[in-house]
Amino acid sequence: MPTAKPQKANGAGVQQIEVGGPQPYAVQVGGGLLSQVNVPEQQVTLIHPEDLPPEFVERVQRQLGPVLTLSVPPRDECKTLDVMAGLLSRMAKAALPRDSAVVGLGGGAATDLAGFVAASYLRGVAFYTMPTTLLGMVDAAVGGKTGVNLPEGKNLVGAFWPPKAVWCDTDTLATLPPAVFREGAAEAFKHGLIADPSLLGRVLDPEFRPHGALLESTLADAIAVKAGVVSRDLTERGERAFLNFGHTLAHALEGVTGQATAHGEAVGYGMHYAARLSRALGGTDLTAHTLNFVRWQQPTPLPELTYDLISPYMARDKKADSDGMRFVLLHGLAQPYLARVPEEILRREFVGWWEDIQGLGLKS
Ligand SMILES: NC(=O)c1ccc[n+]([C@@H]2O[C@H](COP(=O)([O-])OP(=O)(O)OC[C@H]3O[C@@H](n4cnc5c(N)ncnc54)[C@H](O)[C@@H]3O)[C@@H](O)[C@H]2O)c1
Ligand SMILES: O=C(O)C(=O)C[C@@H](O)[C@H](O)[C@H](O)COP(=O)(O)O
Ligand SMILES: [Zn+2]
Repeated sequence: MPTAKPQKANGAGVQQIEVGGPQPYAVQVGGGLLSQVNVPEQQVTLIHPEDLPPEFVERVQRQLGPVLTLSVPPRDECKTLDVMAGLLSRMAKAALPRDSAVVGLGGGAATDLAGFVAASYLRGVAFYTMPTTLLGMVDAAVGGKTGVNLPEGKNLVGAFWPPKAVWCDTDTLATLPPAVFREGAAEAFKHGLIADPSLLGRVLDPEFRPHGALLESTLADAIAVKAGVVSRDLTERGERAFLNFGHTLAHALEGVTGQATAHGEAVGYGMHYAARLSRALGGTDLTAHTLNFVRWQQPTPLPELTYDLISPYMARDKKADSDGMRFVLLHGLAQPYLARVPEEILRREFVGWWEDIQGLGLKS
């Protein structure tokens, strides 16, 4: 799969990755960026999670001037239609016009919600993202998939609504709990498996950490994978589906646990299932890579699960069509494809996956 390589934008160590497509924009990666952000719109709604370190919010407020600042519950608690309705009412009461903008500041949950608010308010206003988690930087804040969850499953309502610019201030990663940083590593590792195998070792390297020697170059290369894919296929008519590697089981795990499983941990678990399915269908055996990732990530252990409990959630995956479920699999490293998998293989590999995960002896 071809990837776009980032370019250095300036001498201050800020890297810039260009995203193409119908509305091109840039992703900037570097330290101190929250103190440099700027948007042309006069009126702005700033949406952030309530548990975000307040200095990030203050930095953006100082930069943008008076803004309508709206805080939302942490993690996926904010990705509901109820929370969204509350935000839209606040914006309508403030009579924000169509030429205003919405800024999403925080992790992927907050930027997914903010983007869907931007896509919906007055049928669409400008949107900007300022991700403050690893996952947000390498994945969620780029590419314009926005949305919220339903009780029936993950991201079941949403819109493609790309941001006009993305600022990844790498200084913000310093306050991230290490476990949340490792959640985000799952999506960077995924980019390694589907497109850029050079990422696999780098993502697990001890220098890939806040302020680490490998942080910014690895971030930029992981973002470049996503930028390349969404530049060519914004609305998932084709290759964008490959970004969903590991997600059929991941979203089912999140759904069946009522969103108690963090997305990045669910993706770690889900990639191992997808690697097992890939091997079962004749692909190169990549399960040592994926199991090693889960061991490294040390996710929260899962509750007792069975295939019958999980499969209704997998059936609601957005890659399913009228002929049934489809999975992103790998012929080998950087060779993703979309396939239907016979039910008996799904069931058998689920049992093997569960045994592999139990064998790790994860501690809660
Ligand atoms: N739109 C997309 O393409 C896309 C891609 C991947 C994931 N997602 C979505 O992203 C969400 C997961 O995002 P996430 O992993 O960023 O988790 P998250 O948004 O749930 O954030 C995790 C926690 O960290 C806090 N936090 C954020 N930045 C912080 C910082 N710098 N310091 C301290 N705490 C901080 C958050 O407030 C939250 O409580 C899921 O809802 C997932 O579905 C979307
Ligand atoms: O950007 C994409 O496309 C992705 O699939 C990236 C995923 O990491 C992300 O979790 C996305 O939100 C999943 O999308 P969905 O369409 O399966 O809900
Ligand atoms: Zn994801």
